[in-house]
Amino acid sequence: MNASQTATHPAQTDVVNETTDCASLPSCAELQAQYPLSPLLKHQIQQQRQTIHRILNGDDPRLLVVIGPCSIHDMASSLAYARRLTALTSQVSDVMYPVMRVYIEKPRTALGWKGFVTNPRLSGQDNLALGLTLSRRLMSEVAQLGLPIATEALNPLVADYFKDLVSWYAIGARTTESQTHREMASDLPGTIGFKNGTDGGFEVAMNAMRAAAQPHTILGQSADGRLQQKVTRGNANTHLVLRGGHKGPNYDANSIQAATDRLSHAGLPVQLMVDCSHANCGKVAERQSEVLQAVLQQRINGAPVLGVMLESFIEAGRQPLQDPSLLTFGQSVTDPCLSWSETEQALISAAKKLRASINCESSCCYG
Ligand SMILES: O=C[C@H](O)[C@H](O)COP(=O)(O)O
Ligand SMILES: C=C(OP(=O)(O)O)C(=O)O
Repeated sequence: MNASQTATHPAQTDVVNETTDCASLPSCAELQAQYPLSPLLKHQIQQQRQTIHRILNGDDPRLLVVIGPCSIHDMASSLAYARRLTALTSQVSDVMYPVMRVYIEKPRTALGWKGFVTNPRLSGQDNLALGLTLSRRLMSEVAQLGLPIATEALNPLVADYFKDLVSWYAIGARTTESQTHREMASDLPGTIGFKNGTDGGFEVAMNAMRAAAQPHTILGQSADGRLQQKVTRGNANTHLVLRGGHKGPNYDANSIQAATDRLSHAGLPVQLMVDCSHANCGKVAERQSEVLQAVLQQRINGAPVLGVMLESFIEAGRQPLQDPSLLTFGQSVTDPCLSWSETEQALISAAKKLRASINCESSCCYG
């Protein structure tokens, strides 16, 4: 049964809400043994995390670009996308640092497909064991292509299975206010972007950054799946992500200035990412290119924009979730995405603009 699509209404007298269906899952250690990372890959991921950290600290001037499908729904299209992104990266890597969105869990506003980890076959049957296994295999293969990986950390137990593979995490708009997610963030490696809340307000994300920077005592699991009390180290490598909200976009100069002032006043890292998708494009995928252009201009004018996020896949738009054999290859089953050709155009023209601004700066200084 697909739990995400079936509402059950216990009888009024049913005071014990008992779980009806349980299945054992492989532990993190078991899946890591099945898809282990070579020393070379471990080193690569460590380097990728450090590069993102240098971008966050202003020691690497490139633009961080978190880009990829809204959600992963099969291995083949995700890897086909990853191969294209690897090739495109080599054309823009002097001014940008692309990190692929490998989003295997989806937070839902109410109900819907919860992602590849929960329902990897897009069927009526949830299957976490298969979803976790395929997701780890996919992330390992993406890493082997040389791409850094970004994901949304949604379920803390799920995050543990992929902790050695991910370089950049989002805590999403729907969970940035949650104590559990802030505690989880304090235990994650790499850099974490906290999205503003769905209402567009960024105070909750700033509170999250403060909370994640500190150690917390949390309920966690060991590599072999035993419950543990853990004390996290705290992660201060965090930044705000502006993704717009119910009242509209928040990538305009006034919103970015307001966020910058608030971060500075709060003594938090004055660096932000703009998510060109979601409420910043009104879920009209092709508007992401306009948002990107506007944000780049602000960065060139001096706004502290360390990075951007784009939702992109092979085919444009989105399609309803249906019988997997009827799905268009490489088209989103969640939010609409830029097509591959729109993606290439957007990144190549952004790279030109960034290069031109650098050349202009150096000729102003030395010319
Ligand atoms: O990024 C994807 C969606 O915006 C997010 O998962 C919420 O989706 P929903 O509003 O369709 O449930
Ligand atoms: C769900 C996402 O974003 P948000 O949390 O901003 O809605 C996403 O980036 O896939």
